[in-house]
Amino acid sequence: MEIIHLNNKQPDPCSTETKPSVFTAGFFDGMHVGHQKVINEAKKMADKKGLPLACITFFPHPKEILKNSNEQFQYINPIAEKQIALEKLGVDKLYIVEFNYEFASLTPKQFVQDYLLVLGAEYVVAGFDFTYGRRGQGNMERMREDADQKLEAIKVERVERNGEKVSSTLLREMICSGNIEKVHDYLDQHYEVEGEILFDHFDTVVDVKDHYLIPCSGLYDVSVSTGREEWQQRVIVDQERMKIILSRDSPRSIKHSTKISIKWLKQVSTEFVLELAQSV
Ligand SMILES: Cc1cc2nc3c(=O)[nH]c(=O)nc-3n(C[C@H](O)[C@H](O)[C@H](O)COP(=O)(O)O)c2cc1C
Ligand SMILES: Nc1ncnc2c1ncn2[C@@H]1O[C@H](COP(=O)(O)OP(=O)(O)OP(=O)(O)O)[C@@H](O)[C@H]1O
Repeated sequence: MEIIHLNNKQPDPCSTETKPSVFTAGFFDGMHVGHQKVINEAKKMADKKGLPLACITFFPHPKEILKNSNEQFQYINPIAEKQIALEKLGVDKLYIVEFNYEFASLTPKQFVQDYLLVLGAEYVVAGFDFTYGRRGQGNMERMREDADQKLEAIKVERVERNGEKVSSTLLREMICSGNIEKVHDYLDQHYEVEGEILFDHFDTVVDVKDHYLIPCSGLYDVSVSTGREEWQQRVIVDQERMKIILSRDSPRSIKHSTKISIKWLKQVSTEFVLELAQSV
């Protein structure tokens, strides 16, 4: 998959690089079953029309730029994870637009004309609630008109679980509240984070990479993988000290700096006693 960063410059209408394509659009944090449906539908359309599949996404998240509080925006996954997931789902070309005030102030029509059409979009497949342009005023109903009928806008119906829309916002709430068992149904896989082992006094601690979300403090059953070995064990999450502590009886292959991934299986308790960390 080719990755193109569009930072502070609009795509060049004279570029010979752009090909007629099927596009999909959105932020796609967490790549939940709603996102997967959108990209699968876009891929089907691309195959049917014999066109490449492109995706236009943004970074940072619009809410991080346009927020009016100092509270830090929490991502479910870093952008590298999103890239891997998009490639697996069949995206050929990924445009990452830097989301800043200037970009946010484009009118819906400017975005469609100066980005989507210039980049070669002939079909745009996005979710029923995809919005674009200043104050998020553009939507799938008006996209064809914004394009002067030069593209087709295909809306993907709402994907639900338990009667509610599957969304990144809902997933963030579930992960943060430790409701980790339920997450599988929304991601179609366990929530997974990557990190590195650090030996800190008596504790075996996981230093989780930036832009992952960590569940609330408590005891959890997880599956740990080094890539070569995978095993299940119990961990303590101590949000106050920003630590995930593994028991000492983890396999010997774990050394300081070993890179691991953790799949969150279930919350065992919201209570834990730090002194018991070694005996978890
Ligand atoms: C050109 C452009 C301008 C935007 N301007 C705003 C804005 O002024 N206010 C806002 O809340 N969101 C704005 N957005 C964000 C969109 O409403 C939406 O969140 C974003 O396109 C991601 O879509 P998704 O949330 O459906 O994934 C803008 C998006 C685009 C593409
Ligand atoms: N449940 C869903 N069903 C169908 N399409 C969806 C669903 N959730 C998101 N989409 C679509 O996926 C793309 C990316 O959406 P976005 O990143 O805003 O997801 P979200 O889960 O709604 O996020 P947030 O909760 O942060 O608003 C958009 O085209 C959006 O319309």
